[in-house]
Order: sequence, then C-alpha cells, then structure tokens
Amino acid sequence: MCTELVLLWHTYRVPVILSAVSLAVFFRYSQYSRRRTKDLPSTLSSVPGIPSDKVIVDLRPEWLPGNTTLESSGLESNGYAGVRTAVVAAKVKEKRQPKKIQGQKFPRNTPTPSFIFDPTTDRIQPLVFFQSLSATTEAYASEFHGAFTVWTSKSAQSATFLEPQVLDLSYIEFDDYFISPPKADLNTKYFYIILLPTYNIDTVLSTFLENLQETHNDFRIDTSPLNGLLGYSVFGFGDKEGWPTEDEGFCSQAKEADRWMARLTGRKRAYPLGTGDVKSDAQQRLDEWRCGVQDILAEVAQGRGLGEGVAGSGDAAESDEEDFETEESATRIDDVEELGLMVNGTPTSGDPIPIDFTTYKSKVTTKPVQALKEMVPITSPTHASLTKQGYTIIGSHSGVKICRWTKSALRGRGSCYKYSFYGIASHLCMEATPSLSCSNKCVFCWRHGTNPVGTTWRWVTDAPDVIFDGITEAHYKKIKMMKGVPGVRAERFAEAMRIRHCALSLVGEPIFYPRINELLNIMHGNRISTFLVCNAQHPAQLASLVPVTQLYVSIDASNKESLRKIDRPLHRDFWERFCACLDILRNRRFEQRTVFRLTLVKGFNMAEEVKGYANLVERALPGFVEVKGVTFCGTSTSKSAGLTMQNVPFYEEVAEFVKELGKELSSRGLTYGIAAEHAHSCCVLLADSTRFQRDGRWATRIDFERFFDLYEGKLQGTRRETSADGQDEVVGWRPEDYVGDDTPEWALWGNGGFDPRDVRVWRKGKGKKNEEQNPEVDLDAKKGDATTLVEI
Ligand SMILES: Cc1cc2nc3c(=O)[nH]c(=O)nc-3n(C[C@H](O)[C@H](O)[C@H](O)COP(=O)(O)O)c2cc1C
Ligand code: SF4
Repeated sequence: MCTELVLLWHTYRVPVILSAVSLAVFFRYSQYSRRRTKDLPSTLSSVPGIPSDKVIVDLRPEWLPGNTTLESSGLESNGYAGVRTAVVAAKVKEKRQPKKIQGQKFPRNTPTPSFIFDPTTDRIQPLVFFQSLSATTEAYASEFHGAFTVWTSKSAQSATFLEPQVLDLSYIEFDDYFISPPKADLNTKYFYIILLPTYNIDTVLSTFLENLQETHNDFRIDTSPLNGLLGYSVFGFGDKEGWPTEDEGFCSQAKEADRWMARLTGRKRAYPLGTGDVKSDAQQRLDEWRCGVQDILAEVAQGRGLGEGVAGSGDAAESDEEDFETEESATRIDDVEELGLMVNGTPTSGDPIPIDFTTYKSKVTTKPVQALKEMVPITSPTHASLTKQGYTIIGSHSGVKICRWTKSALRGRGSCYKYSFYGIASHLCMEATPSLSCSNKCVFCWRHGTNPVGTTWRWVTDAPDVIFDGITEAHYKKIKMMKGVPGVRAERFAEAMRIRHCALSLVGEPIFYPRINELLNIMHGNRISTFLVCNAQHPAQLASLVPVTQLYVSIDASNKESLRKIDRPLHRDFWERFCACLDILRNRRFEQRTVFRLTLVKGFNMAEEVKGYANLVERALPGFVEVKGVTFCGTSTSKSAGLTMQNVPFYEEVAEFVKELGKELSSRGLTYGIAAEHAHSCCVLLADSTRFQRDGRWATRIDFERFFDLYEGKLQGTRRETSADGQDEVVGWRPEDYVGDDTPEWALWGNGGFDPRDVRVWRKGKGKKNEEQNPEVDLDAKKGDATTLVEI
C-alpha cells in the first residue's frame, strides 16, 4: 500500500504542487484586492446614478502640502468619467522633489455627479459670511442674520434647517470654507450667503477675492471645489453717490465675488446677486433679496434643488460667465487634464500622462500684469476722510499730522511722555508715516477702519526725498498756523521751525514702505532722530532696517489667541512673524535702543497675561518696555469690536500691571526696573538697569547729537566683534554710546512725570482726577469731538 502511494506521488507530484501553489496565490490575491478596495476612500460611490461596482476616489478636498505627491491609483473605473487619482501623502525626506502626477485626459465637460439633497435625512446649514471695514456691512449682516434665523425657525421646513451662523471673513481661515465645504457629518449640507461692501482701494476684501481666484486657478484643486454646496448667493453694499452705476464701480467687488463663486461651485448661484446703496435703499433691497433667497431655500429644503429656470442655477446661459471663460481660457491652464494635453500634444486615450509640474508651474501661475494703483488717490473717500481728520497726505501713501502734544508744548503746557523718558520736546517733533497701509486691523486703531490694508506692497511707490520734502513742508505749515493761537510761546515757536525728531508711528506700518531705509537716511542726514514703531508682522523688512535712534515693536498681546483678537492680523502666520520679529529685536539690541510698546486694553490683553508678557521680554530682551493704557478713539470699528470707554484702564491699573510685570521679570533674574512715568499719558517705563542706569541713577534720556555724530562717523562707537581671523574690532556703535542725561527727578517713577517748568491746564469743568483718569482726551477738543488723539 505504502509503495503504491509513493509511486502515485512520484507520478503526479508536479501537477499537484502546481495546483496547490496556484490555489494559494489565487486565494491571497483575492483577499488583497478585497482589502484594497475597501480601504480606498470612495466618498462618491454612494451617489445615486453611479454604479456601485465603480471605484471612485475623491482626491479633493485636501489642500495638498508641498511634500505630497499625486500618484495614479492604478485602479481603472471601466470608462466612468470621474476622478481616478488617489492622493498618497508621501513624506519626502529632506530634499524637495518636483511634484509628479500621472493622469489622463478626460473631456472638459465631464459631468460631475449632481448634488442631491434628501429632505428626510439631510439638514441645511446656512452660513452668512460678511466682510466689513467700517462696520456698515457688519450691522446689516447682524440684522440679516436675526431676521433670517427667525424665518428658518418658523418656516414649514424648520426641522430641516440648522441655526444659521454668521462668520466674519476677516477671522476665518479661507481654506476651511472656500477650498471645499466644511467637513461635517454626511447629512449636513451647506448653503452660503455672502454679504460684502465694495472698496476701490486695496483692503482685506481684495485678499478674499484673490483667494477665490487663486483657488480657482490652483491646478491642484478641482475647478469647482465648492460643488458640494447646496447653493450660494451674494449681496453687495455700495455707495451710488461715489459710484453711481455698475460701470463706474457700484458694488463691483460683490459682483466679482459672485462670479468667482459661480465658478467654484459649478454654477450654484441660488439667487441673483443683490445690491443696495448704503445712502438710500440698502435695507429695502436687502429685505427683498432675503425673501428671494428664503423662497429658494424653502424649495431646496423640500428636495427640489435650486429650481428649474432659476436664473443662475447653471441651466441658463450666463453671458457674464461665458465671457469669463473665454477670457481665461486664452491665458490659463487650470487643470491637470489640460496640462497633460500641453505636455504630450494629443493624448492617446487611456494612456497615463507623466507630468513634472516644476516645468510647467510658471505657466500655470502666470497672472496678467496689473497696473499699479495709488494707495490713497486724491479723489478717494479715504483721502477726504483723512484730510478731514487733520492728516496731510503726501504723494499717495504718506501722511503727517500735528500732534496735540506739539500744540501743548508750543503753549508751555507740557510735552508727551517722550520728553519725560527720552528728552524729546514735543514742539520739536514731527509725527509722520510713509505708509498709511497696514497688515493689521487693530481694535484700537484710530484709522477709522477705512485705510488700505494688505499683506504685500503693491501700490505706486513715491520717492523718499519727495516724501521727506512733503512731510516736513506740511509740518512747518501746520506749526505756522499756530502762531496766532493764544498762549503760544515765541521762543518755542521759533524752535519748532527746526524739526529735531520724527516719530514714524502715526498710523499704518512704516516699514511696509519699500524705500524706508532711504527715507531714514535722509532724516538722519538732516540730523532728525527717528523713533520707529512697527507692528511685528514684517520680519524681513525689520531685519534689513538701518539702525534708527529708537526701534519699537508693538506688543499688543502676550499670546497667539489674544493677538489674533486684538490686532486682527491679515497674515495667517502672524504669530510666527511676531516671534521672528522678537528674535530680530534680540539680535539687534546692542546696535540700537530697542523698545517693547505694550498697549493695555482692559478685558482684552491685561488680565492673566503678565507671565506671557514676561516670556516675550525674556525672548527679545529689549532695552525698554513702555506700558501704556489704550486710547479710546470711539470709531465705529472699535465699537464693533466691542471696545468702549470701559476698556480704557485707569492709570492706577496700568501702574499695578507694571509693578506685577516688574516683579515677574525680577523673579526670572532679569534686570528690569521701573524707571519713569508720565501719568498724564497713562504711560510707565521699565528699563534694563544694567544698561540704562549710571551710578545707581536711571539714565533713560538720549544724547541726540552723539547719535548723529556716531551715524556720520565723527565719533567712533564701541560695539566690538571678533572677526573671522580672531581679531577683536570695533564694528559700530551701541545704544550705550549715546545715552544722555540722567532721567530728571520729576520724571522718575513715583513723581508723576510732568515737567514743573510747564503749566498744567485742566479741561473746563473737569477736575484733576478726571483728567488723569481720561488722559487721552484732547485738551482742546470740543464736547463730542474727543474721538482722536494723535500722540503715540
Ligand atoms: C475708500 C472707499 C472706497 C469705496 N469704493 C467703493 C466702490 O468702488 N464702489 C462702491 O459701490 N462703493 C464703494 N465704497 C462705499 C462702500 O462700499 C460703502 O460705504 C460700504 O457701506 C462700506 O461698508 P463697510 O462699512 O461694511 O466697510 C467705498 C467706500 C470707501 C470708504
Ligand atoms: S498696527 Fe498700528 S496702524 Fe496697523 S492697525 Fe494696528 S494700530 Fe492701526
């Protein structure tokens, strides 16, 4: 028996082994394929109308980082014209590689699965977006939100609606909403309502529109990435007095947003663009438009979609968008399929197309060259508004304004804290800025919310000598106008006709001006000292700045969240920029006097933040820390940010805060002490005692003549460095080289800081206490006019 079995085995062993191996291979393979199919995302596979055996891989809504490669999934979908590329996040080690993609050319008009709303299971989440610079749109948005919420809660389909949310475009991450609909559970469907003003200057609104455009043009993103929305509708606010017709720019930015949204959503305009004139019919038009949007939403909630024949639903030919299409198709390649066509000529259907994006990227991102605009054109309302507030606009982006302390000093009524701390007599000081634009929208900014904002400089740039001549001439003109004012002292008036100092801190961000170094050199060449305040958002410019007499960085909060809330920065990486600026300040602290400027706003950045501020001081080690109570400027912008007089701290509160900060710094072994105060401007100075004390006495004042002599090379500085060949050599000057007189007795901490040679004047009907509690109100201001203060 055994022998027979052995014989049989020898006869048939080859086919048996082969069959067993084949079976094992087949079994393993089928297991693998099943698992692979299951693991792949197939978010669209449940969409009605698509055969369930088709594997569809949704590669979008991810915003692909630089180290992500796109690879063909290797899965064929049997002729279904859908997306077939899987995203594989592959960490590229160290070296960046060109991005590669393999894809296939599909017909441009490939149908995307239409979005279906199932009223039995799905819910509608309306999102009301708005943008507002001077709070008008914000007020309308809030009113709209109220009325709309009432409607959703009372409508017959109320159960289908989630509570509408209102979102300020200034605070959201665009990527969270405008690259793909927000991620939520599968049954939540979004509907966007967008309310926008129009500004014909560069504002934060331009950033939003550019973002929409960039998303559309980004080859990595589908051309209609917001296709998953139920629909959208836009309403614009404009001013027919200044822009009477659409051709003249009435509501032009709302119109632009509407057109980009049509493209990004694959034409899901639920209701036509609405517009309203803020000077006449805005409320009425908005109410009518809201009713129209509500009618459509009622249809959607019943599962009837955007409705046939509704203008903008995508069915009707929309001439505007067709123009758009033609215009762009000539200049732009906007998707992978077209790129493939470019690379290989006519692709043979089905063949994978290898594409190296690094080769073609420039073609993809090329934008038409736009003519540079003026930041504040003479005909603009901003120009008119700033002029009305007392600014003189020089060229198209610089401004100068006479400070109320300059007037006060001319009349012998006292200078600002800069005199007490550093020896700058206010009547010798000019306050100016070469950039009225800024990349923040600080809640306490007195720019009245209408100044241009932006993250990059893209305006006509005026020459530094033109700015210098313009601002000095305008300043002198304003001083001359003071000659007839009662109480002006003749000797001070004569002295004021020679500017000695310039505070580059008026409004806006001075280092935004691309030729700031040239302007600073002209000032120093004219022996005008420079106090430059920057907002810690432009590290590159800060790093390349020539040394100034005193360099300030505004420290408006001690942590990221608080900074976002108070400065409302435009840069997304605002905290990283802020920290980078602190490090730059630290590196440059032996080259110039460096100062932290803290502006305390009760309820925003005071409580619980002492340790956080101490961390920042420890990081940058500035020579000085100026702590100042916020100025209440009473603008609509600050009001809309919730800022009232209640947020202005009393001097006692500022002083208390400074004492706490001083203690915290000492506990860390840092050598700061409270040096001086100017109670009149609610300001206290901490200084590094190892650097700005002489024989135990504070020496915070500046020897300006020595500064200029050092600058001009008439004096040799004492900053030494060891060169590459080991030599210890002088490389420049140090802040210690131009330390001036001792801080006067009356300015020292505890003595109030008012020069006894000046005359203290109290406002009519106001007592001493009241004045000190509300030090920022202009002494000369009329009742109800106490809204601005220009001393910084
Ligand atoms: C500097 C500036 C530029 C403006 N440009 C336009 C414009 O081009 N077209 C228009 O219709 N309205 C224009 N307006 C009017 C504003 O859109 C209108 O005042 C709007 O209500 C402002 O909204 P907001 O307060 O929410 O920022 C402009 C207003 C300002 C101050
Ligand atoms: S940084 Fe200055 S100019 Fe810019 S918004 Fe803030 S306070 Fe205004």
